[in-house]
Amino acid sequence: QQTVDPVEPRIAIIGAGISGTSAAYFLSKTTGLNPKIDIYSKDPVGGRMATVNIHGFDFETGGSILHPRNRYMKQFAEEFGFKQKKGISGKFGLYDGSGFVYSEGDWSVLNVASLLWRYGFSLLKVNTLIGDMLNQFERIYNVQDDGYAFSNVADLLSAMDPSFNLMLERTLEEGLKQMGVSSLFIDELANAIMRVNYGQSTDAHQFVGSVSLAGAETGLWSLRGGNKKVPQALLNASRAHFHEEEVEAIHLNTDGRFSLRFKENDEMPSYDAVILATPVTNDTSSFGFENFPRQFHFPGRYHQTICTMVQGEVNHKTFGFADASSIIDDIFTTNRTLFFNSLARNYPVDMDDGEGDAPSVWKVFSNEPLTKEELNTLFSSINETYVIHWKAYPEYDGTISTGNFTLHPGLYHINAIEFAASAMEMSVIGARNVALLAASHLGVDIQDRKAQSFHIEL
Ligand SMILES: Cc1cc2nc3c(=O)[nH]c(=O)nc-3n(C[C@H](O)[C@H](O)[C@H](O)COP(=O)(O)OP(=O)(O)OC[C@H]3O[C@@H](n4cnc5c(N)ncnc54)[C@H](O)[C@@H]3O)c2cc1C
Ligand SMILES: CC(C)=CCC/C(C)=C/CC/C(C)=C/CSC[C@H](N)C(=O)O
Repeated sequence: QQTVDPVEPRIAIIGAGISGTSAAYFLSKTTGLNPKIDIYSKDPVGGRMATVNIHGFDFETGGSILHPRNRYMKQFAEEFGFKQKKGISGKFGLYDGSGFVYSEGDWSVLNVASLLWRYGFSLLKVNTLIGDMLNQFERIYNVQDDGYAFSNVADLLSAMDPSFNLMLERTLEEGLKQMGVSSLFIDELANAIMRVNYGQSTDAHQFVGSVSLAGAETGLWSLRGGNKKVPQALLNASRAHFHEEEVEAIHLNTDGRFSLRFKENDEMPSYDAVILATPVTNDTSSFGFENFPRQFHFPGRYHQTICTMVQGEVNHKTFGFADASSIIDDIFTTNRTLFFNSLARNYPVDMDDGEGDAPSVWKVFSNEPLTKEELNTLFSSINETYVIHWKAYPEYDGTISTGNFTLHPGLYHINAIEFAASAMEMSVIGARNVALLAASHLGVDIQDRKAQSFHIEL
C-alpha cells in the first residue's frame, strides 16, 4: 500500500517542454497540494519550442504559431506579462512544382474574391466547420475548471464532443468530402496546409486535419521574445527543481512508489508520482519500465521534419516572379512529390514582423534534408543556413488509436494527446488533465477544489 505525505508529495516530471512545465505549474498552483517537484530533461527547457540565433537575431524553429482561441497559452502570456508579437499577413501562394495554382496580389479585396472564385462554397463550408469544431473544443476549459480528468485521450475528446473520436477514424479528405467540400479545395488548399503544418497530407485523420486548418486562420499569434519564454516562466512559477539529466528507467517499488534511474548519475530518488512529458514511441525516447505488473506499448512513430533556416535571397526565377521585389512571403506547396513543403519569410522574435532592419531569413520545411542543389534551386544567394532535424509530431496515418494518460496508478503520460493532434495548446490541455489525475491519486478531491481552479479571463 502506498503511503503519501498528503501535504508535500514528491513528484517527478520527465521533460521540460511545455507539457512538463505546465504540468508542474498546474500541480503547484491549482491542486491545493504543496508538492516537491523535480523536473528532469536531457535538453534545455522548452523542448520543441526553440529558437536559433542568426546574426544576433533569434528566430522560432519549432512551435511557432498560436491560435487566438488557445486560451491556456493566452492566459499564461497574460499572467507572466509577455507581449504578443505583431505579425503581418504576407501574401501567400500555392505552388505545385511548376507554377502557382493560386497567388495573392496587392489588393486584399481582390485576393478574397479570387479565393472565392477558385474554391467557391467550399471555403465557406470549411470556415463554418472549423468554427463549429473550435466551439466544441473550448468545452474542455470548463470541464477542466470543474476538476474533471480522463484516464485516456478518447474520453477527453468525448468530453469536448462525442463526435471527435469519429474524426480520428476517417481521413481529412474523407471528412471534407462527406461535408461536400470540393476535390479542388482538398487537393490544393487543405493539402498545402497539412504539408506546412504537419509535413503530411489530407490522408491524415480529420481531427488533426481540422486543427491544422484552424492553424491557417487569421489572428494567429506568437510571443515577443520567443514562445519558449512560457515554459521557462512556468518552471519558475511552479518552483520545481530543474535537473539536466537523462532518465533511463522508471522502477516500481514494492511500496507502490517509483524510483528513477539516470544515464549519468548513480542516485535513484523515489517519488509518489511520475509524469512522462515527452513522446515515448520507439523512435523518440527509450525508457525502461521495471517491475510493473504489465508491459507498456507505445505504438506509432514521429514524423521527421527538417527545418532549414536560410539567410539569403529567394531565387525569383525558380518561382516565375518577374524580379526579386515580387517574391511573396509564404509559398505553400500542393504537390506530394515535391522536395520541400513550404518556404516562408521569417522575422526575429524580438521584433514585430516587418519592423526594423532584420536580416532576410527564410524557413524551409521538408521531410528530408535539402541537398546543395535543392537549396540552390530555392535561393539565388545564401549567406548562412541552419538545419534542425525534428522528430516533430506523430505520423497521423490513421492506423494508431489514441492511448492512455494513466499508465499505472501514479504514473502518467501527457504526450498521449499528440496522437489526436500535436500543438502547444494540446500539450497544456494534456498537462492539466494529468495534473488533475495525479492530484486525485495523491488524495485530493479534485472536483472539490473548483475554488482553486485556473480561471481564464476572456
Ligand atoms: C517544427 C515544428 C513546428 C511546430 N509548430 C507548431 C506551431 O506553430 N504551433 C503549435 O501549437 N505547435 C507547433 N508544434 C508542436 C509543438 O511544438 C509541440 O506539440 C510541443 O512543443 C510539444 O511539447 P512537449 O513538452 O510535449 O514535448 P517536448 O517539447 O518535445 O519536450 C519533451 C522534452 O523531454 C525531454 N526528454 C525526452 N526523453 C527524455 C529522457 N529520457 N530523460 C529526460 N528528458 C527527456 C526532451 O529532451 C524534450 O526536451 C511544432 C513542432 C515542431 C517540431
Ligand atoms: C489546438 C487548436 C485548437 C488550435 C491550434 C492551431 C494551430 C496553431 C495549429 C498549428 C500546428 C502546427 C504543428 C504548426 C506547425 S508549422 C507553423 C508555422 N507555419 C511555422 O512556420 O513554423
